Amino acid sequence: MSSLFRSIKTLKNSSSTLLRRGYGSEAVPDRKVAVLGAAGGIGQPLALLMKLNPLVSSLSLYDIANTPGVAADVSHINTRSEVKGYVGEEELGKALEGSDVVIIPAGVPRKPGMTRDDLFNINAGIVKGLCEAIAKYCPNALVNMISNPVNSTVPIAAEVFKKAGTYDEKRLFGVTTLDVVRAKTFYAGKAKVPVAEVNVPVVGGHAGITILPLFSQATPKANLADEEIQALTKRTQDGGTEVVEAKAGKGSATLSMAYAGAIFADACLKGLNGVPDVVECSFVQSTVTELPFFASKVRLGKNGVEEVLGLGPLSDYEKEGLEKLKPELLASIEKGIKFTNNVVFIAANGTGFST
Ligand SMILES: NC(=O)C1=CN([C@@H]2O[C@H](COP(=O)(O)OP(=O)(O)OC[C@H]3O[C@@H](n4cnc5c(N)ncnc54)[C@H](O)[C@@H]3O)[C@@H](O)[C@H]2O)C=CC1
Ligand SMILES: O=C([O-])CC(=O)C(=O)O
Repeated sequence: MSSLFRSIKTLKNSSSTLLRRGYGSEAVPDRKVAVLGAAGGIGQPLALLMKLNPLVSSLSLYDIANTPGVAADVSHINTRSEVKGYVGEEELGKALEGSDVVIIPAGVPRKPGMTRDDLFNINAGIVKGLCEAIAKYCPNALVNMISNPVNSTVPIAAEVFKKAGTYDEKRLFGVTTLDVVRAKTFYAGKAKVPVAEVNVPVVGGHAGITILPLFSQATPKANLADEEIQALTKRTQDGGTEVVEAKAGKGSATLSMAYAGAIFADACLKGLNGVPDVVECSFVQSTVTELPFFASKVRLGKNGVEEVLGLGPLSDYEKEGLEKLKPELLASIEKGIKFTNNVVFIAANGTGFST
């Protein structure tokens, strides 16, 4: 209970810090945030955390089922935003209209033994449909893609927006914040440094070896042995699988993901509001490597991505990891692009044809 009171106190303190910085309720602009998949394992705690965010004035909760209950529940919390729930495709337009930030945790999660790519067949179609609606109803929103496989769903979104004529690479983000959250936690534990002070960039993508934490750049500095760095890297890469196995068939990370999603959405809102020097890692359109999309540090501003930051100096181990991840990441990106541009219909007799 006392930790709950501490959290509420922290929230109140952060609100008063905002006031001191001139982002108090009078100065804070109205911002609408929509969560698509809001009744799910991630969606519900994410809705709660966004309701606690003083930068949000309107919180729109959309799902194909169960959103009225989630919205009624969250709406009783005495914080700034007005909450509305929308259910079913016919209400998607209203849910999206006027949104500044759209967060997408819609789709199926993994079960033990599955890779994130095994989710492609179901989630690709879900994400495509939702992005078509975003292009129609809120083409200027910043899109925070959580649905897996992120390495493919972000390229799918980009292609949908290109087809609709609304694509702006500055406004599309794959949410890789959970990889950073994990890298920070695991590093702090091993290096015996206060976790709140830790910074670790995580680059590449969001699946297995495509997740590349740069522990050589971690701060505060610690003298960890090569084997310790390798073990930390592997644990960060397998963090999602660790949770999937522990949940034993009941889904994947939801609570830590909601926390990570809330941190990233908050950074997007701060950027939109003109707060300087907001930097987070994200999977975005990129020229940092030869791959068209890549996760790295990104400076956020009034239009979304203000600057994609370079990788900085890498250790030999990280350089090797970077080269190893490229073929897998490229294949996942191309799979997403092909899906959007060449939809394959499977007939009842199992034969396929494409458009
Ligand atoms: N980027 C990341 O770091 C992470 C991504 N994920 C991914 O997030 C996704 C969601 O995970 P969970 O919340 O655990 O799953 P869940 O199954 O608990 O919730 C998904 C929700 O999406 C809804 N949904 C399905 N189709 C929809 C549509 N067309 N429009 C709107 N909503 C729709 C479902 O009704 C459900 O409420 C999964 O794909 C999972 O792999 C999970 C953890 C971390
Ligand atoms: O592992 C999964 O399937 C969910 C996920 O992306 C994560 O927890 O990083």
